[in-house]
Amino acid sequence: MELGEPNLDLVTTPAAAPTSPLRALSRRYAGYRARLVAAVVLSTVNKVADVVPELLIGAAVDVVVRGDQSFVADVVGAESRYEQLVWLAVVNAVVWLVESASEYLAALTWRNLAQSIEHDLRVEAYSHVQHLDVSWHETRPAGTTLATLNDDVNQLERFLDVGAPAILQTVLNVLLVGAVFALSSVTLLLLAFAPIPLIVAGSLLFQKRLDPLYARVRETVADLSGTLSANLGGITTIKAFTAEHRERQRVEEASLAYRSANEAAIRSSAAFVPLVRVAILAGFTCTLLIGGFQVLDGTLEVGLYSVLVFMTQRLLWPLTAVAEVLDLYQRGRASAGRILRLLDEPVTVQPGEVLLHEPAGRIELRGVRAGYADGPDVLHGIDLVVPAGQTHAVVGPTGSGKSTLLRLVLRFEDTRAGQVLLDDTDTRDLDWATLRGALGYVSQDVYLFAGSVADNIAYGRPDATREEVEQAARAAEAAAFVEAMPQGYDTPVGERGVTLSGGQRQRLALARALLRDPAVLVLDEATSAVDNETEAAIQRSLGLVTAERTALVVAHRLSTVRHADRIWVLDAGRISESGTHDELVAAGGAYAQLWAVQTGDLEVVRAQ
Ligand SMILES: Nc1ncnc2c1ncn2[C@@H]1O[C@H](COP(=O)(O)OP(=O)(O)OP(=O)(O)O)[C@@H](O)[C@H]1O
Repeated sequence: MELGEPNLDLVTTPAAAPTSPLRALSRRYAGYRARLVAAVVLSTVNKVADVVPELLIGAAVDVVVRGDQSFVADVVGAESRYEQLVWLAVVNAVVWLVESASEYLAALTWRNLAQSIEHDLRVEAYSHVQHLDVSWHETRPAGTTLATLNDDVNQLERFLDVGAPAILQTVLNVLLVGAVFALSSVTLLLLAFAPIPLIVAGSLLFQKRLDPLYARVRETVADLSGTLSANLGGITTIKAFTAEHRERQRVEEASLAYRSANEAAIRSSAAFVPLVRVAILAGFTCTLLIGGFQVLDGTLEVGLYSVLVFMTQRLLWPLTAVAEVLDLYQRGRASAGRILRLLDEPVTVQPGEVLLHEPAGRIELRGVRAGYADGPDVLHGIDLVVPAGQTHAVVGPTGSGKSTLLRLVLRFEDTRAGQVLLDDTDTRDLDWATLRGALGYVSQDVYLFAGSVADNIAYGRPDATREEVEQAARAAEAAAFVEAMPQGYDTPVGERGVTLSGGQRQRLALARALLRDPAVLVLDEATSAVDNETEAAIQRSLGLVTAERTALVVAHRLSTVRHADRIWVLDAGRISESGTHDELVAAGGAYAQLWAVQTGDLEVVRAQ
């Protein structure tokens, strides 16, 4: 049982049932069939070479006991016992060489096959996940997707690397040893094979018994890692409320639950091998006794008898691993199912094919209705036009639908009704490069990748020169604080990099958006991230950077957008009013009230 392993069986849906996921996967990766066949052939050669030395033991006994009547004498025509034994030694050396070489090559082929499929699968699954809708990502915990991309892909690799060869070896073993027995003595064949159905049935039964115990282990480990990651994420809250002791207890409880679930599983699984041992001993004793009697009665050759006694062990011992192999198989199957389901997740927001050459940047929303999943409408019939080159702002109380409106323009989401147009073309008809290339987006929570400041600014245009990066930083009012950093533009930021304030991050994001020189700047201003200095900086840079492009700005601080060409006021998903700042203040509506609140003009607030 691996730590952090999710409960795979619980998530197996009936949808995956009709075809085996492993078969579906092998169809998907048909290109690897030749390598799979090579691996199977090598394993088969290896197994045959593995069985031969035991036959040689029998042949050696036969040589010693029967001399010129022996099997070897028949085959090579040598009468002297010494000569026959030398022959056997030579054959033995060749077989050992073949066995070692085939073992090495088989391991190499299985492992490389497993690694290649693991790599392809991970990259393919990640690539698909990247294309899935934004709303898909928002409604599914990132941890679950990560578990599929990581644990499930690894699990499948383990199955290919360890499980599949083990299954093959067990089957080959039974067949080869069975053939030797069948050719020697049918009675002994039946006796030696008698424990096999028992062992297999016992393994299946054990598996069934162990399943809920392992499920419990997986549940408790999921609880434990959930608690740990939540606590690490909320460490400042834990400290602020001196909840360390309480949280330690919670972790201790989760850890104890994991320990006792594991103990229950171990108690049962540890009993398995001794039980199989009893079955093996029964089979072995039968071959030993009855075979010995047959030799004494003269119905079985001594050489063959010694081979069969050895072979009974070889036949039965690998079966102790049946439960383990079955477990690997089941896990591999469940993981394959999860990966395939991820790969089958539909991408509903698909790009169009229209390419626009240098779009002017006119944005229009025409009768737009929108909402999330099965929820009610969040926007109810929005009509809004931003002529090319103008700066428009969207304001309104929290939850009124401002961010949703921007998401529609960016096509993170599609409308339920109505259209979003860029330069008179429905955005659904546009190619991603045209649409997203025309839009420079600065989101509320800026994500900085691990890398230097310059790398982060150049994220959308990795070919940009240092001069262009610096120019974008100047336009976004980021140059001053970047230059003050220890290594300037080469200072590492993002994960494990220097920590930046919310306002600084926003300005880097603005520089990043500007470097692409988009026709439209889409800015989702973050309330928390904007301090006074940033506000002033954004105001200055907005004036500068929006001079020659369209800008659509969601603003929480009205002062940021008071110079906008038009301000749209959203209220519960509807546009309640629109106009310039002065017009709206003069109109004395919702905007005027918001303005009064933000500027502290209490007389106006009280009057309303
Ligand atoms: N991903 C989502 N899934 C479901 N509902 C959502 C999602 N995002 C927003 N909503 C809902 O849509 C409504 C509008 O949210 P939106 O974020 O557009 O408002 P907003 O005006 O930008 O708010 P704020 O000023 O607080 O950022 C809210 O009721 C919100 O709960």
